[in-house]
Amino acid sequence: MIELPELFLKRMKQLLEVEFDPFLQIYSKPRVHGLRVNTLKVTVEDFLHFNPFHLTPVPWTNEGFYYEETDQPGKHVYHAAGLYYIQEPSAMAVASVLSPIPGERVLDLCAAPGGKATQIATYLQGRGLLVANEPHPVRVKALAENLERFGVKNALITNEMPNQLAKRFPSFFDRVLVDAPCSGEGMFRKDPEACAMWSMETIEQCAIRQAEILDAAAKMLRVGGKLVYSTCTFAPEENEQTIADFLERHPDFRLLTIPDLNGFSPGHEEWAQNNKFKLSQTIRLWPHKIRGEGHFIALLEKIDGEDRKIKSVTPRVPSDVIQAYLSFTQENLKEPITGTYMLFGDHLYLTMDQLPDLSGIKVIRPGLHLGTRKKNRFEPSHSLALALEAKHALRTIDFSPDSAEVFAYLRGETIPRQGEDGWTLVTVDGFPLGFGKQTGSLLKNHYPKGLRIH
Ligand SMILES: C[S@@+](CC[C@H](N)C(=O)[O-])C[C@H]1O[C@@H](n2cnc3c(N)ncnc32)[C@H](O)[C@@H]1O
Repeated sequence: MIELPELFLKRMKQLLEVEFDPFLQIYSKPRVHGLRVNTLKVTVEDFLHFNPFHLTPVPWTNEGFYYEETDQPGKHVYHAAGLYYIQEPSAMAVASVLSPIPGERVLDLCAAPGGKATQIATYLQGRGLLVANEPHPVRVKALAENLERFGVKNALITNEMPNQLAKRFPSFFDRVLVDAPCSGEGMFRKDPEACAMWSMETIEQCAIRQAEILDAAAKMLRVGGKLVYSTCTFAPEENEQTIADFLERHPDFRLLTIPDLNGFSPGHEEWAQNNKFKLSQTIRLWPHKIRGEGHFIALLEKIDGEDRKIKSVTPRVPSDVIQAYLSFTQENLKEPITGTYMLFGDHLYLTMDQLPDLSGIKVIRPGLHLGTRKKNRFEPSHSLALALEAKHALRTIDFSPDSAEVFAYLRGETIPRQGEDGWTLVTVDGFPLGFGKQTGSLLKNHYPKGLRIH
């Protein structure tokens, strides 16, 4: 059993009373593991047909499944092809509660490494806009990598503090998710570091930061829009109290009841001081009651405020760059991906129509990275490969998941083979893994260096 902080145990005993013993017992049991199917690439039904793992459904998320530890889906080549995201099962409930619909504008304000952002993207099905923000400069890279692996075409990835974003996106979003940085008490079985870092000071500092993030989030939501707040901690100061204090500061918001998606427990009104709100409408997922590590979720609606129309900006891209991309598509694709383009340096992106002026905002990716303008040619990006379907490419080479060639490709090796010269989409069981470029009897490897396996 992991060694838990004494004060943490004392607090949990006071809070949980008769439930403390069953709660404590979870720490002598192994944690549960989950994966979520990427429905941008495959239906759940098809995936269940061909996947090699031992899966059982997560009750609150249709695309979510428990797997057995020995399955190791993170090491399978289907992971590199973006067919699923490895995610702690109770964390899957958050985007299920947010439940965005195709065409909406959604903000994920604390998004790295992208568990919930990739889930939101699957619900949007390529329509509307996802702004995935992460202020941490290293963590935002993992976020970009995961959205790329998932083949997401409609995400703007930013690296900003929430109050900076709020200046550009007032009353802009239909839905906002604040999956807040927290003391991580629900992570103790998964991440012993979270346990070692635990202290009352952390809880207090987190609560202050959560209030700041929520205040910025509130500004960015349109009237009638929905805000979801979540944490993976048990501390009431970061959960019920955070929401009670937020509602006190924001009479323009009200709590909504979260439908009982199987195994959810109500939040505790008595755990917030000076509370006059119906906090039992919030939910808790307890690790001793469900198969998951634990979460808190609140669903709020903005009921009053100013409606602001933001002028969208249409980016200008030199016609020779677009021409270079279109020539590439004619030579290599059956169905090009086209739309509104944006150029960042020599990088061409497919962006979204509804974006405001982003000058001054740290943008990591303004949309789908299509590729790079080079002298007299266009080099497609890895993101484009993963956003394509095999049927879109003129030339493909398909490997089976356990073939020697697929691992040679993932190691970055050149593959000897005959084929027509040109950009070739490398697939596993028909799902894109990346590009190769056929020249003579060799397929030159374009799998990104940073992703290669050793
Ligand atoms: C619980 S994690 C998010 C997990 C993510 N939503 C997912 O599902 O993969 C919280 C994130 O908030 C980020 N963060 C820290 N301070 C922040 C702030 N002031 N505003 C927004 N995000 C912040 C952290 O770096 C961290 O990546």
